Amino acid sequence: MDRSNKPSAIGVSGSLPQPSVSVKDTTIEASLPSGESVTVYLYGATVTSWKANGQEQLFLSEKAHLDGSKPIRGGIPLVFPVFGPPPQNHATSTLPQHGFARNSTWEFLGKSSSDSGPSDLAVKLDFGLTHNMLSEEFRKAWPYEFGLVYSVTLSKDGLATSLHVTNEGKQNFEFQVLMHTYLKVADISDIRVKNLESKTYVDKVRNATSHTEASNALPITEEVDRVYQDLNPEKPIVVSSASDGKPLFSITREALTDVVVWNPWIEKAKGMADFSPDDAYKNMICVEAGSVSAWQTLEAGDSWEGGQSIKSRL
Ligand SMILES: O=P(O)(O)OC[C@H]1O[C@H](O)[C@H](O)[C@@H](O)[C@@H]1O
Repeated sequence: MDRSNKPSAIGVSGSLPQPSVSVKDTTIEASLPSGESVTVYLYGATVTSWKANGQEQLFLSEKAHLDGSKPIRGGIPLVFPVFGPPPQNHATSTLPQHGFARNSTWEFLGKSSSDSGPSDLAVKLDFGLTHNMLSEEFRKAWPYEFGLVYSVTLSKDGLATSLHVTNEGKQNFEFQVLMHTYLKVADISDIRVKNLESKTYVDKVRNATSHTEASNALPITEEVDRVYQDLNPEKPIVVSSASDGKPLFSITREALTDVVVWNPWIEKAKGMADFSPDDAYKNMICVEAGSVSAWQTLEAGDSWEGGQSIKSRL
C-alpha cells in the first residue's frame, strides 16, 4: 500500500498529464490536471470535498468533527448496515443510528486511473472495511464476516461512489445502505428537486406516513425528511435552480432504488451541535441514494454492488 506523503502521478499515457494522488495519515486527496479534486477521510471513507469547475460541490459543516470522534457532518457519509435508528428485534438493533461504516476507520486499498485521453481521464480510489477492522463494540453488535470495498471515482464529468458488499461468513445477513450526500447550494429557496413526481414517499417529519409526490419541481420551504421509494435508478434526480431553470446536480444510481431528501431547516439545524453555522441549512440539501426501505439479504459467499454518479453544473 502506498502511504507516502508525496503526491504520485499514476497511470501511464505517453506525455498526457496524469491525475495526482496524495496519501496522508488521515486523508487521501486526488486531483485531475483539469482542476477537479476530491478529498476522502479514512474515517468513514467519508468524501469531504469535491471540487468541479473550480468550485466546491459538497457542503461540510464548519463544526464537523474531523478527528474520528464522531461521524463527519457533511460531504458523503456512508450509511451501512442500517439506515436511521436500528429497529428493535433485528440483527442491527444494538448498532448506532446509520450503522458503523461512517464511524469506523477504513483502509486505503489503492488507486487506479483510466488513461484513454484527457477528456475522459478519471481516477478511482478504493477503500476497504472488514469485520476484523471494526471496534470490539461494533464486532459484538454485528458479528457477521463481511467485506466492503467503497470506490470513489473522480472524472471531469462528475463524481461516482459505489459500494461492493461481500458476505465472507457462513451465515446470511441483511443490510441497508445509503450514500448520504450533502450537496452545497447557494440558496435553498432557489432549489427545486425534480423527477420525484408520482413517487411514493415516507414522510419522517409527519409520523412516517406514506404519501405520493404531487410536485414535478419540489421546493424546500420547511424541514424535509422523506424516503422516496421504488425509483428507476437510471432516471436522474435533478436539483435545479428555480430562477433560471438550470440543473445544478443530476444523480443517477445503480441498484439503489430509494432516495432520501433531507433538509433540517431552522430548529433542527440549531439543535445539532456539529452543524454550523446555524443558518447553513440554507446552503445544503441532502439527496441520498440508497437501499433503505427494505433489507438486502446477502447469502454466504454472495456479493452485492450499488452506487451513484453525480454530475454538477451540467
Ligand atoms: O444526524 P445524523 O445521524 O447524521 O442523521 C441525519 C439525517 O440522516 C437522514 O437524512 C435521515 O433521513 C434523517 O432522519 C437524519 O436526521
